[in-house]
Amino acid sequence: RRSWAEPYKIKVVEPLKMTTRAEREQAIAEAGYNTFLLRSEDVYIDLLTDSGTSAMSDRQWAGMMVGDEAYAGSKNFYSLEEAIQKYYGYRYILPTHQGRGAENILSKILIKPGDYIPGNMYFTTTRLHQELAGGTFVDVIIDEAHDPRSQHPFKGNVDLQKLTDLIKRVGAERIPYISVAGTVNMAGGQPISMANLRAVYELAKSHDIRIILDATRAVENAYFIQQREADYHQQSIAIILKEFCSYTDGCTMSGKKDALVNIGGWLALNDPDIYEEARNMIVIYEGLHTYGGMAGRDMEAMAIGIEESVQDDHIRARIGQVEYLGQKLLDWNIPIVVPIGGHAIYLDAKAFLPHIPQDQFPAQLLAAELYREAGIRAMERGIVSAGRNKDTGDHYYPELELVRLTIPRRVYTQAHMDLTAEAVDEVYYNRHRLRGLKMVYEPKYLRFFQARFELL
Ligand SMILES: CC1=C(O)/C(=C\N=C(/C)C(=O)O)C(COP(=O)(O)O)=CN1
Repeated sequence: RRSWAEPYKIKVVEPLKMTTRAEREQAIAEAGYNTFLLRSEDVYIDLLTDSGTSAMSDRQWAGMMVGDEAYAGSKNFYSLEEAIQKYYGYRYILPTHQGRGAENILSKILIKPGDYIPGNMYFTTTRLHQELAGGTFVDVIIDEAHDPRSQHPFKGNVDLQKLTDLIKRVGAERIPYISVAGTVNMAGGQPISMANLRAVYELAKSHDIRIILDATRAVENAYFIQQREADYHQQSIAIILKEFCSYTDGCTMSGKKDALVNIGGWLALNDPDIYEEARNMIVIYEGLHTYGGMAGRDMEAMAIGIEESVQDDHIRARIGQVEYLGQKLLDWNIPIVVPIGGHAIYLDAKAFLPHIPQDQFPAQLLAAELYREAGIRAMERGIVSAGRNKDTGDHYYPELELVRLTIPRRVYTQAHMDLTAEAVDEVYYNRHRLRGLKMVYEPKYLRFFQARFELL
């Protein structure tokens, strides 16, 4: 089988500073063993996040030059609106500065105190905005999603029985919408199948409940549907994406992922009344309804990025690179979440460091160690990210204690992936020497972004 290669060539590069182990040991200690607090210039391979870290194409950069920076009615808004309507299929489009902007407005409009929002596993900012609006997130994802070794091809699926039980328990009128993500970030970038989403849609409609999609990585989800769902093997990514969105009433979107831009997002809706209210909220929190916290040039770059993101060759190469890294680690028996996800490889820190108890933050330690070893920046996706239960005040203790190696789009080469695999293997070989951390500073919200730790 011929090996694959990217459907693009490199035109611009960013030279990277190479660091020594001594420099990295000092940097990670100063950063309180929190990779979020490292300086980017001290990072060699930045796998912290795929959010806002993609490389734009020459056409997107060209689009930046035709930014219409009019305060109202920018022509770039209309090209963005057209791209979203064409590829995602929603009627009303509201630009926001990024995903959180859309989550904030949607939660404020749809959620009343005491409401319940069922969803396929939590996401940090999504759940926080739901809670800040007085809602309670209820996880209705299938059990397999919480098992890093389960090979279920669609771990993002909703457990229809869990959803039905919640509707019976609290009543449909206490459920403002079902929050469906595709793919599911915290489960390991795992997709929901078209069949399951269609079933959720039919169940929701039978109770007159809305579904709102978190479309942040819906193009990656479409790829897994094409690869793993028999009915879709011959369908293009663009066709699959549009059908996928048709089973939802709207979406929040972080354009910083699939849509290949460094900033941007949107709230899309089909209901004119909700749109009316959201359009009014946009001017309070994001700016005018025709720019939503973005410059005109950003909207143009995102409109072009949407078009590029749904090309079959692009998404095949993008996910192919993640699969390349994941398969190397699997071949070396290093514990990672399977099946390999769409945007990242997730190291299973519980299996990697069984001698470190969860309340000594094994994933946090493993991410810090990977940086120390090779200047690779990863992200903790375990007990620190899970935060505290708003009722009990105790940590959430998630089944999944993971370190996310998140692959930016069109940025790194296969050589960077090879080096990453070798560095992980090195840390794995010496894992028994590692010990836990204690948290010495804990912020009130989304603590993982700014918490500080010390070695025990
Ligand atoms: C599934 C999902 C996300 O992954 C997400 C942000 N994710 C980040 C920053 C990440 O590193 O995964 C957000 C928030 O988007 P924002 O980072 O505000 O543009 C919403 N949904």
